[in-house]
Amino acid sequence: MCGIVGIVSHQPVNQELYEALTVLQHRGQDAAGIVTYEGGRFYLRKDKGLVRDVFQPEHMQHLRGTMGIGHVRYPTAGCTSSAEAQPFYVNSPYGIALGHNGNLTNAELLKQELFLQDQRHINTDSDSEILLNVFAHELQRLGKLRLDVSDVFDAVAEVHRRCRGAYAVTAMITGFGVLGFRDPYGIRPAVIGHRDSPQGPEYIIASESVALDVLGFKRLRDISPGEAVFIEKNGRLHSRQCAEHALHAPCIFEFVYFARPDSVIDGISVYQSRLRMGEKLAEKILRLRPDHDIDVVIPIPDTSRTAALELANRLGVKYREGFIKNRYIGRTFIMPGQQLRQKSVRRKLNPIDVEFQGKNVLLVDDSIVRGTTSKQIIQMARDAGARKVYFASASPPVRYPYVYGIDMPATSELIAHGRNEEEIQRFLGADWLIYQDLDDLVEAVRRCNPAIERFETSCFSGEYVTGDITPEYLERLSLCRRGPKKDDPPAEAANTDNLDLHNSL
Ligand SMILES: O=P(O)(O)OC[C@H]1O[C@H](OP(=O)(O)OP(=O)(O)O)[C@H](O)[C@@H]1O
Ligand SMILES: NC(=O)CC[C@H](N)C(=O)O
Ligand SMILES: [Mg+2]
Repeated sequence: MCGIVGIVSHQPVNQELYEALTVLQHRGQDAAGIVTYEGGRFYLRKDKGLVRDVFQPEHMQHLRGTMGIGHVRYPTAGCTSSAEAQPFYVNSPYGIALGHNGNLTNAELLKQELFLQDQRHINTDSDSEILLNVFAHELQRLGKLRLDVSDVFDAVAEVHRRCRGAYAVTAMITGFGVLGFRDPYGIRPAVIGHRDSPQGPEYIIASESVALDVLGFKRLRDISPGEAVFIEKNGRLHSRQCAEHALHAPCIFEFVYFARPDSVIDGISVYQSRLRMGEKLAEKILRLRPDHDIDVVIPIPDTSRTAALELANRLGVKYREGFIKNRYIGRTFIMPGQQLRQKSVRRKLNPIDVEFQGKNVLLVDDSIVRGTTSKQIIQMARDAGARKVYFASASPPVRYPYVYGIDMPATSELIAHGRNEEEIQRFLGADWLIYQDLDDLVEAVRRCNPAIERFETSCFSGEYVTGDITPEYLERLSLCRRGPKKDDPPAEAANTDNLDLHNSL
């Protein structure tokens, strides 16, 4: 997952973009970037690393202007090199910068079309560079020296026609304004916020509403599936539905794991949806074992805390913080490379023995994907003296690859693929393993906004909402994501291959 933001203000935006990216950091830890605009020029700083490492005071000073966009990256295509950090830039037409959250499922075909028909060169393996070039080509085709807003919306309509998969986007056109749009299924989130200033209205577009909260913007609404919004640099807001057929099906994994609990996505409080996941899971436990012998409920920090708390309340069992998380280590699931993920779990979580000794503990996590966390944690609980170790997952078994912006492309990596629950329980070494049912998960999330009739649930159900995912595509994806490309290139190479707009400093 990645995080995107765009701001049009009457004051310099560099600091606010930086702050927005720090509260979106949980969506991508591999690279970060900001592009601002002033006086006919873009100013760019992007590199591998966390937001706090990428932007030093001297970079911030050079990010001039009152409008800009930013991005934090978790790669799902290409590699982790700084050349694929975002925003991407093209000089023609007009000068456009773009940040993308999601994953295009017809990237190979588009790349060929761009080369053979549109005569555009793509210099990286990133699907986001492809998306930017499709948009740029569609604007260029209009052949206009001066754009108006309807031209921008026409180009987005063509993007919808050509691109498949998931995309939430912020883009900026030199001298003109900031654009935001979502794919016709609204798989990835994007919200728009507003703020008054003495010089007139100011706007923000961001992946999650938490970015609005910290910067003092009021949430106007989510961008609708297929819709585009454009904010001119003087603060005028325009919007248009650009997709012929839009069907809202937001990704349910945002609510399970990705988003921050204090965000509201598509009218649904992530926090409340997680409380309900805990409630539903407790009901299932009570149904299956009314006379259970659980002494204590312990969350696997951080994400499962909210669900575990409500689960314990419903069971009437004590909730205890049995694992302490090292706050200086990031999220392990979105780290690149299984070896790194494996090592990080033990370094990140340390048990408090007294909460385990002689007790039947129920460990709760939001999800079990590769099993990296759960297998080690169960052993840690035993080593800490637990009598029995039960394990509950607030979401169902992850059995199918994900193609819309989460890096789990190979079925062979998924612990639940080809295993039934008993086999998974044995593999993980738990005394009892309880998974949430998919209907209960959907119900838990949907209750806050019943107008949403469908969710993107492919990793649990195998049903891909875009309808274009074939077994051959999945096979190719798994092969190319499993190769050595996935891991970092040598450090020297990583800094020499950036042919993009030159960093301003
Ligand atoms: O089965 P796995 O492959 O281990 O993946 C699932 C785990 O990874 C995530 O935690 P992560 O450490 O990324 O983030 P968190 O601190 O937000 O929980 C998630 O919350 C699960 O704990
Ligand atoms: N997780 C994402 O949203 C990734 C965006 C894009 N596909 C990339 O790899 O950079
Ligand atoms: Mg976790």
